[in-house]
Amino acid sequence: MTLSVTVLGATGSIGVSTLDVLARHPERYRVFAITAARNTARLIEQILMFSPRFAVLIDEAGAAEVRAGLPADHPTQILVGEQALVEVAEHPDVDVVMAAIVGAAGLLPTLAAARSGKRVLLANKESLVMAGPLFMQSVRDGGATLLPIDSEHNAIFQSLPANYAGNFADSGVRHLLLTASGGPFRGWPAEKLQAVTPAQAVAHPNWAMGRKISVDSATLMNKGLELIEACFLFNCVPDQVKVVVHPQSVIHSLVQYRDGSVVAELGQPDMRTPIACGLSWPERIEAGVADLDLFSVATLNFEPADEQTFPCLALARQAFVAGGTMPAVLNAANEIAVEAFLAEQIAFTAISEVVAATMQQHEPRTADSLDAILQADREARVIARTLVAERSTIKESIN
Ligand SMILES: NC(=O)C1=CN([C@@H]2O[C@H](COP(=O)(O)OP(=O)(O)OC[C@H]3O[C@@H](n4cnc5c(N)ncnc54)[C@H](OP(=O)(O)O)[C@@H]3O)[C@@H](O)[C@H]2O)C=CC1
Ligand SMILES: CC(=O)[C@@H](O)[C@H](O)COP(=O)(O)O
Ligand SMILES: [Mn+2]
Repeated sequence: MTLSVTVLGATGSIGVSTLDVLARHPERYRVFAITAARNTARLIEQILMFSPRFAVLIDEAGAAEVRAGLPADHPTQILVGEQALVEVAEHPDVDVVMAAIVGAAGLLPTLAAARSGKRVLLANKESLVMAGPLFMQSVRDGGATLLPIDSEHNAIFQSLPANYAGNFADSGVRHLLLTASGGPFRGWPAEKLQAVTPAQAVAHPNWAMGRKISVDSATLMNKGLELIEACFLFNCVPDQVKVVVHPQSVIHSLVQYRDGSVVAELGQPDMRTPIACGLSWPERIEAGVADLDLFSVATLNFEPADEQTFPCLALARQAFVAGGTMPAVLNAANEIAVEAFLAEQIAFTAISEVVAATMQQHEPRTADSLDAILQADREARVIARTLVAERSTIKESIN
């Protein structure tokens, strides 16, 4: 049977890798819909290559560019807007949804895919951080199959027993070992971080990724978001997730069992592996990834995370413990701060300051509805923007 796949965020790093894997298996998968925000040139190429039934843009200007770039009789229908993203995620003809929009913008369509019982390939960790309990309940209510694509969580998924039912004790699991590369500034002293540039921050040592997640890796917020992601996915608490800095990113994460066994997944730092795993699980398909050569890897190193120099990891832990709307606030403040850093409005070190100060101004509320979560997200963005303005390194010109 050919499975029908929607790729949310098709023009991004994960989206492109997903289409690469899908193109290797035309007999198994057909592309139903692809979506983009700004990269109309890449979307046009993808439409011409895959002829999906739908392509979705976030605004009319983008849609007009794409229509103009296609032959007049091209069969792909171009749709626009947030509701269209939801429609292609929950469409009855869709079997699989790759959730690879970056940030909070991914929440609604990813939730729609969960509620409508799809095989949900979750790369968009921010949606789970924002709405963890609601999202996991939607997966259960909708009868969806949730497969983690984030490399660490995919590794943990592969290292847990196949019948893992959300209880460490029943499966003999002692704790999870979540690996972190340490990012481009691993080992740097705090004073040196003040002046780092966006170009330095997005230069991840091992993985080629989008700009936002690359900055998150550099601040260790990525590991913080992943800690929360692991707690929701595997039904555990932060004390049961130990972060281990492993600069080579060859071990993608591990599970420590009570009998002393440690089960891990290793591989090349290439997202086509977890993507192929999610697409075909429990089968295994070709992903275009070279075999791991342990002789050329030769050495694997491990060290603790430097949570003093990189406070975002501890902030994420605090957000999970505070619960309710606090993880959504952490995420929203981080998105605003990272955007401001990438626009060279604030220093790298101001990212954690903005997140911490936004969290301090928020009294967590219950996050039992989408409205409550979206309201907290909006409030946090307002606070974070004010904090960004206070820290702005862009000086008014003096005449
Ligand atoms: N890259 C990686 O290796 C990994 C990524 N992830 C997660 O996967 C997700 C995607 O990451 P990545 O592929 O690196 O990100 P990219 O920035 O490369 O791609 C993001 C995608 O989302 C689209 N997009 C951006 N803003 C909006 C919006 N407001 N509405 C709709 N679509 C939008 C972009 O469109 P356009 O390009 O057209 O503007 C693009 O297709 C993130 O949540 C990230 O944390 C997790 C693990 C690894
Ligand atoms: C590929 C992937 O899953 C990223 O989230 C990666 O883990 C980032 O690396 P670090 O956050 O460990 O630097
Ligand atoms: Mn990851």
